[in-house]
Amino acid sequence: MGLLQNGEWVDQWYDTKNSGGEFRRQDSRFRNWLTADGSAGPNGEAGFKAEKGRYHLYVSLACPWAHRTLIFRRLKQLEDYIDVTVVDPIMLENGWEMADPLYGLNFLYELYLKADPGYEGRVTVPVLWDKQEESVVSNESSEIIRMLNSAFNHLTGNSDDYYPQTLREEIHNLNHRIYDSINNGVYRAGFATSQAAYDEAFHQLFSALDWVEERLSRQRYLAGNQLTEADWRLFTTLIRFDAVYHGHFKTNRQLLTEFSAISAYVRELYQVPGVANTVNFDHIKTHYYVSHQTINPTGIVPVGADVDYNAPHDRQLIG
Ligand SMILES: N[C@@H](CCC(=O)N[C@@H](CS)C(=O)NCC(=O)O)C(=O)O
Repeated sequence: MGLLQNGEWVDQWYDTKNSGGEFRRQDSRFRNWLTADGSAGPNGEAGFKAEKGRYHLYVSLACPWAHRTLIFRRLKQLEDYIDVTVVDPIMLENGWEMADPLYGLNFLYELYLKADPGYEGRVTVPVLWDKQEESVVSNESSEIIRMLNSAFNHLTGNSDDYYPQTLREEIHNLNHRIYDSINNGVYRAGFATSQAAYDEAFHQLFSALDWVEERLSRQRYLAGNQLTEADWRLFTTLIRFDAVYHGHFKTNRQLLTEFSAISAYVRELYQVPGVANTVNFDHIKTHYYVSHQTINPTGIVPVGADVDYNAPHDRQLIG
C-alpha cells in the first residue's frame, strides 16, 4: 500500500496521525466525463465520446467502489463496448498489481504515471481509461456509474435508468448519508487508529443501518419502488459486510443477516440477472485480510459463515 510522490512510488500506509486517528479518504483527481457526443460533463474536460472499444476499465473485484462500475457495465449491457482488467487481489508494497493487456505494465501506479507523470497521491481503482488519448477519463466510481448509466444508450439501445430525473434529489440525499456513514463508514471504523475515531464511526454506521432497515421494511428500494443507483452504491458495501467488515473492520454490533429487511434486500439485488457474476468472495476476502497487514498481521483469512444469497427474498411483497 503506498502512493506516488515526486514521480516515485513510496510504500506507506494511511497517515492518520494528523487527524486524531481518523481515516480521511483522498478525493479522486481524474474527473472527466464520457458523454454520448463527447461534450463536457458536469466537470472536467470535453473530448471523451462514447465509442465501442475505446475505453477500458481497471477494477479490483475486492473493491466496493470498483464493483459499482462492474455492475453498471453489466446492467447496461456494455460488456462488448468496454473491456476490463482485473487487478490482483493482494495489494502490498507495490500497490495494485496486474498483468496489463494494453501496455504490459505490472503496477497500476505505472498507468497513473502514463496518464500524468506529475501525478501525486494514492493510486486507486476503479480507473476508466481512454485508449485513444492514453489517459484516465475518471477514477471516481460515483461519476463513472452515472456515465455508464446513459452515455452509451444510443449505441446499445439499453435505456434503463438508475438515475431518473424525478428521483435525483432523493438519490442525492440518500447517497450523501449512506456514503459517509456506511460506504466510507466501514472504512472509517476499520482504518481508525484511535478508540474515539473508531467509536464515532461505529455508532454512525449502525445508526444508519438501523435507519436503512426501517426504511426497507416499508418500501422495496431506497428511493421507493424503483431500483436506482443509490441501491447499487449501497449493495457493494452490504455484500462485503458479513464476510469482511464485521470482523476485519470491527463493525460487529451485529451481522447483516440479523437485519431482516436489509438481508432480504441484499439477496434481491444479488439475484438481479448478471449481478452474482460480479461478486467474487475469494477476491474480497483475500484482498482485505491479506493486504491490510497492519490490521491482520498473520494474513489468515477467516472462513466465516456460508450465507445463501440465492435464498428466496420475497421483496416483491413489499410496496
Ligand atoms: N472515491 C474513489 C475511491 C476508490 C478507492 O479508494 N479504491 C480503493 C480500493 S477499495 C483503492 O484503490 N485503494 C488504494 C489506496 O488507497 O492506496 C471511488 O469511489 O472511486
